[in-house]
Amino acid sequence: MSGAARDLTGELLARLRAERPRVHCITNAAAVAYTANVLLAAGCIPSMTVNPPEVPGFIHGASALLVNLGTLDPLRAEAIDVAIRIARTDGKPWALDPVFVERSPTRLGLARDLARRHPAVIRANRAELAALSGSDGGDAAARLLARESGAVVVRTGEVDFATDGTREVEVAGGHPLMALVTASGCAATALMAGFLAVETDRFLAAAACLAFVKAAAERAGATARGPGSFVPAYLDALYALDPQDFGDRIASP
Ligand SMILES: Nc1ncnc2c1ncn2[C@@H]1O[C@H](COP(=O)(O)OP(=O)(O)O)[C@@H](O)[C@H]1O
Ligand SMILES: Cc1ncsc1CCOP(=O)(O)O
Ligand SMILES: [Mg+2]
Repeated sequence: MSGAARDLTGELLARLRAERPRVHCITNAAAVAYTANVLLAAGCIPSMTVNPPEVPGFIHGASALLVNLGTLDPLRAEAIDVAIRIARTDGKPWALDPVFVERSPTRLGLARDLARRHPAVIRANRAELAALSGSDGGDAAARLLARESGAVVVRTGEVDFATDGTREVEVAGGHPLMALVTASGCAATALMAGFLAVETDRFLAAAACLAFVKAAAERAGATARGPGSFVPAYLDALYALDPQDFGDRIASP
């Protein structure tokens, strides 16, 4: 499994760099520029418009959509509704990042509604997954949410976990400095939307993206002196990594 998945990570990365999918991101104010830079470094094209009347045009020409709830406001809430409607009509994959749902009942309610609108992937940290699933956020909860929503559910952390309700992978490695850079998770979910644009098997797309992010973070962490120098090193690693650098980091749990 791990060897095949590693080969696929390289293949999907090559596809990403060749096809340069545009990922339309409706994301939070803290994440906009970093997310755009991560997408560009990896080989995608970002667009970040949240003005509702412009959103349909941006989605029509895009390859995938990111919906991130980090700084929800009325404008973004409307943009998200419009964007998901158009993405579903156009048959484009979209990824949900339910940032801080554990801190706001309003946001949790919205995230649960959105989870029923067929996201291809839901990517969350453990606290967010726990809130969304009303449980401890463990593997069983991820599996159940994947079966209920039809999404691939990804829980990130020191070790990442992904499941489509049947298949499961763990991805280890990366670097703890990831957790000290705001929008690390937001940008990873955006990148996952990019992988969804080049691979129809959403589980394999998610697993490949996790392996790529862990490998790039590990390389960046080897030279970084703290969060400040980690960021440019991480962008450089996303830009420069080759398939032989991935290692066997994808494993069955
Ligand atoms: N302790 C850690 N060691 C290695 N990688 C980590 C660690 N914590 C988080 N990451 C990585 O940082 C990214 C963001 O994950 P996480 O912190 O769980 O999400 P969020 O930023 O949304 O809270 C993921 O790619 C994850 O693998
Ligand atoms: C700090 C902050 N506040 C609202 S959204 C946000 C960014 C969260 O980024 P991430 O979930 O990737 O850590
Ligand atoms: Mg997050």
